[in-house]
Amino acid sequence: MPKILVLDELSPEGLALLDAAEGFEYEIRLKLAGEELRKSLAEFDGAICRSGVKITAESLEGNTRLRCIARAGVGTDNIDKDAATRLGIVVMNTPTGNTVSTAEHAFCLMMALSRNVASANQSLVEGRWDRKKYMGTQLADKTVGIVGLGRIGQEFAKRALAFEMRVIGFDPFISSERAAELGIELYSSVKEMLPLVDYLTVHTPLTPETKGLINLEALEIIKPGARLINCARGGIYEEAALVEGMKSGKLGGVALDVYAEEPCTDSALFGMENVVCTPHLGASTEEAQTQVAVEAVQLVTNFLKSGEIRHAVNVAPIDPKTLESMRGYLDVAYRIGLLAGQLHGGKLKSCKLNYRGEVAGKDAKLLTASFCAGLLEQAMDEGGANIVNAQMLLAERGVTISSESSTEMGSFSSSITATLEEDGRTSQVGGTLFGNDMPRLILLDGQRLEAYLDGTLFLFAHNDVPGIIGRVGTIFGNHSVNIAQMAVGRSSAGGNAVGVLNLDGVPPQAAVDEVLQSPAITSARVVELPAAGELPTWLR
Ligand SMILES: NC(=O)C1=CN([C@@H]2O[C@H](COP(=O)(O)OP(=O)(O)OC[C@H]3O[C@@H](n4cnc5c(N)ncnc54)[C@H](O)[C@@H]3O)[C@@H](O)[C@H]2O)C=CC1
Ligand SMILES: O=C(O)C(=O)COP(=O)(O)O
Repeated sequence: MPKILVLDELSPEGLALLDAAEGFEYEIRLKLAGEELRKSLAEFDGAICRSGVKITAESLEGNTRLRCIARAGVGTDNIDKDAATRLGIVVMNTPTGNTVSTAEHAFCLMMALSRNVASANQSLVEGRWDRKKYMGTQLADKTVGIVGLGRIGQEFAKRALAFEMRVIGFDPFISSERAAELGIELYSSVKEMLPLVDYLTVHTPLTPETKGLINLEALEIIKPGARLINCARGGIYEEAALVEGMKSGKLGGVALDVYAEEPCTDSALFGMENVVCTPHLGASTEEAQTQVAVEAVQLVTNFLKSGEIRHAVNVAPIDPKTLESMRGYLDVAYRIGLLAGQLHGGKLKSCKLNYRGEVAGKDAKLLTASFCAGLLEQAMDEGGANIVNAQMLLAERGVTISSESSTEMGSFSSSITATLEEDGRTSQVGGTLFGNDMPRLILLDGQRLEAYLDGTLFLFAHNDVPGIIGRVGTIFGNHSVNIAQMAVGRSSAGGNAVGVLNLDGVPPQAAVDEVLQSPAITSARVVELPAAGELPTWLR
């Protein structure tokens, strides 16, 4: 029974859904880190987290069981996605569940800054009735700059416009037409906006581009008295620059919900006048938490049940219908990959896939990923390669993979051909699907044939001379290896030929050596494929 690990606090609705999920077990283990986290992750098939736990490369090291991680929230920066991808673990998030709550929190912080709510409250509870000191400013007619006009940025903009603010923004991935529709004046850089902003709010992930967006240099050009809000990720504003800006009076206020290191209970900003800080509460509303928890549970259970992939941040989505309609072809691609991997091992330089006929109308990326998973299977440890990690691993090994599709049919209604290049030598392997679930080998070393693409295959190249098949058959008979099926392909009568035997068992090396003693046989190989109908975990 698949097991799911809950690593951070989830809403009761999410846990109730886990309780009700049939065919799953789950456990809640909070505040895990280090070796304890690594060991725990290795005991489960799926994991659900928020921003609390840090799923580092070390915590995933050696993990051969975990198949997916769902983040009940947006930011997946607490998960080492490269490490997860390398291990074939799907990482998913719930992108919309906390959008409004986070936009509201950022807006709430902006309002708190405009009326000195935090400092005035502190002063009053300390016994002072100071009305003059906490004179505020109106939001109406002020300019707010929004960096990052995605889901949260746009919700923030709507609210700011309702408060009659001028909204300016920067996002390299939004068109000026879309920004205009939203009532936002789009700028081409943050730098251009800085002299204009009374308020600045960021709604981007932390990336090399956004890290340190506000630093000492930015403070030189920012409008004096500007108030800054960060409800996105710690580190987008340099804390030291914020402290400096508040001390010098260049900044009128700072509001933070997120910090470079979390939890953060000590900062030079804490306690400063006109600074308001919350402990990462943007998504902490009942509504948001219910939605993200329910969605995260669904993501994990659906993936483990049917292979459905939604909202993945490290692999293309796969819906159950697509998977169902492509399963047979994905199996062919995977088996062709397995065969190519065993024939070429680590010497492969490049591989070009050709999808022809009906299969050309299917998702080529997914087919290629399936082929790559097969190609790498032998090179990986147990459970190593799958559609999530295979292309990344091949790229790391310097193998170039490309594909082309043509809906024109050849001799078969569909075919998948891999042209493999190894040190200047190219060879071809091709397959097709009979019915819904009968993969067949139709091309080997450039020769047409038709053989089962399952179980133990004995492949041999030979000169097309009489007696070869009889001789090979006799040798296997002498070694008590039963031949289930036999196929041959040749370029022309008397020319180069290939033979494929489907065997009922793995032949002993002595039988292979004996076959190779025949002068007309130039090479011979045993290849092992899964039995007919046996699918890898990610295809079931
Ligand atoms: N404080 C909290 O509790 C929460 C924080 N967040 C954080 O808020 C951030 C935004 O979330 P969403 O709006 O849902 O994401 P989103 O993906 O919808 O929007 C992000 C936007 O940032 C833009 N962007 C990326 N690089 C940029 C750059 N260098 N300059 C300007 N724009 C850039 C993207 O084009 C995109 O439009 C995320 O980092 C997320 O982790 C999200 C939810 C809760
Ligand atoms: O969704 C996000 O990106 C958040 O930052 C929310 O974090 P949380 O789930 O409240 O720990």
